[in-house]
This record gives sequence, C-alpha cells and structure tokens, in this order.
Amino acid sequence: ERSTSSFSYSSYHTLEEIYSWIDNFVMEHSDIVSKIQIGNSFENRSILVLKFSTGGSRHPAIWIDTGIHSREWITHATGIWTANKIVSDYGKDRVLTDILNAMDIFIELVTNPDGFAFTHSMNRLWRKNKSIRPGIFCIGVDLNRNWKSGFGGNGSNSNPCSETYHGPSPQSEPEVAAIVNFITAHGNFKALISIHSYSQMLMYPYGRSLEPVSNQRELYDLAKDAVEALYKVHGIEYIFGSISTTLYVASGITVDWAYDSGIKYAFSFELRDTGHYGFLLPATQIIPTAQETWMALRTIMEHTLNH
Ligand SMILES: O=C(NO)N[C@@H](Cc1ccccc1)C(=O)O
Ligand SMILES: [Zn+2]
Repeated sequence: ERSTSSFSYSSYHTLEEIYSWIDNFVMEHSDIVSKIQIGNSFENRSILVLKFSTGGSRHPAIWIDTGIHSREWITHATGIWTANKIVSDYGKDRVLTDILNAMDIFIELVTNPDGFAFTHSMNRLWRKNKSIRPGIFCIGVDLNRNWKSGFGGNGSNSNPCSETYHGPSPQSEPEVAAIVNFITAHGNFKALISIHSYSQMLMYPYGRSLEPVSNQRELYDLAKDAVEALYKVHGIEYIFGSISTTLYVASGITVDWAYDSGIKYAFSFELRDTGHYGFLLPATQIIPTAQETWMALRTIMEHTLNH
C-alpha cells in the first residue's frame, strides 16, 4: 500500500499491514509524527514507537502502549485509530492542541510483535512473547509480569508454562528492556497508559499490593472523570480503581514500574467488552471503542498537562 487512505480503521490488520501503515502515516504527517525504533523483539522484529511532537528538545512526555498481550487485538486497532485522531484533531481540538503544543506523545502500537504475528499464524489466543531458553519446554514470558517493580511477587508465576510466567529476571525480555531503556533515557515522562482488553476497567497502581499510592485520591478522581467522559460517547460503563482492589493482585506490571520510576499518572485500561466476545471482539466495535477510549485518554492527558 502506498498511502493510509486505503487503510481500513474498522478492520483488524496483520503485523505487516500495521508496519506498512506506520511508514505511510509518518510520511504523510512528517511535520508532527516520526518513527523511532527502540529495539528488537526476541525473534528480531523491529520494536517501533510513534512520536508526536510540535518541536522543543525534551518536552514533558506521555507514553501509550497497546498490544503488550498479543491476543488483545482491539488494543492495537484502538491505538492506530488514536494515532490518526491526534493528527486529524491537532489545530482543531483546543484541548489536544494545547497538549501537543506543550508535551510530546509516544505511542507503541505493537508492544509484543512476535506474539502478535503468532496470533495471526498459529494461535489466536496467544498472550505472552515468544522467548525460548535452554532446558525450558514452554514458550514465552508474560510481558506484564516482567517489570522490576514487585518482580516475582504474588500474582505472577515462576512456572514457564504459566500464562503469567514472569521470566527469569526483571526486564529479561527485550520487549520490556527496550521500553525501560527508552523511558529512562528520556527522563521526562509525566504519564504512562498501558492498554489491555477486556473487562471495561480503568485502573491505576498498585497491582502488587493493596497499599494505596501516595496520590491515590487524585488518581481516583481523574479515573472517575475519564470514565465519565468515556461513558458519554456510547453509554459504555467502566469500573475504576487500583488494580489490586479492582481486578486482582498482579506483580511485575508495567504501571507499577512506571509509578515507582516517578511517573505519577500511570494507568492501565481494560477495553471492551465484559466477556460476551472477550478477546474476539468483532471489528464492527473497533471505531466505537476507539472513539470512547479517546475521550478518556484526552481527559488523562489534559490533567497531566495542567498538573
Ligand atoms: O491480561 C489481562 N488483561 O488484558 N489481564 C491483565 C490485568 C491487568 C491489567 C493491567 C495491570 C495488571 C493486570 C493482566 O495482565 O493480568
Ligand atoms: Zn492484557
């Protein structure tokens, strides 16, 4: 494909189609978007991040990742629509324009490229990455258990055959190490949003313990505003709260690492639905899901800009 005009935002796409869309998208919006390769996956695929910036050297930044769990296809699709929404609304939407005039936005659309390719080729419900190690007879690490913060704790599993296997050590997986290195080197991230599906929840740290974070009240109020903005679009109801109290205890997760690294606005979404279709959400729900999720993301980014 030579342009994004033929790309269907209401369909699910393969890894190759998404990477080709990224190249066209960057070419068509080179004034505001650039592509950064932050590393390579275990099977040596490029790990790509879209940077949205209106200039400046080190603007305070916002991180969004989708697809850390490869079977959660609605998240990549939502990320792609969101990327296009940002370039479409810049200069038109006052709030977004203010955000991008002062901050940079980084979106990693395919955070687990090896697993994503595998969901298209062999196993639609694959969750983990595809790492293999000598003497270990099950494949893959849960990339949402491989982070340093609380690594190996309750709500992660030391059995390599488990869907929540935390891996041999923190950041052992190249897909996690690439993000840690990038965000740490940048040093000026103010918000991180890691997007999963499904359950219709908006959550904040901690996952590793029931202990409230220091700015818990602020995160609660912000999550409440965000899910109200989401609800107004299509009437979809989200619940919200800390991960450990809203969902379950989970250790070694992205948002706990982000929070402990000083990123005080750290959130994790669980997008549609509540289990009717689950991971197999029909493509007809991609755009409605992305539209409502955008209003929540925009609320979180606006708050980050103003605090
Ligand atoms: O995989 C899913 N949902 O996608 N369940 C998530 C729930 C979750 C989400 C965010 C942080 C911690 C835990 C998991 O990794 O267990
Ligand atoms: Zn997930």
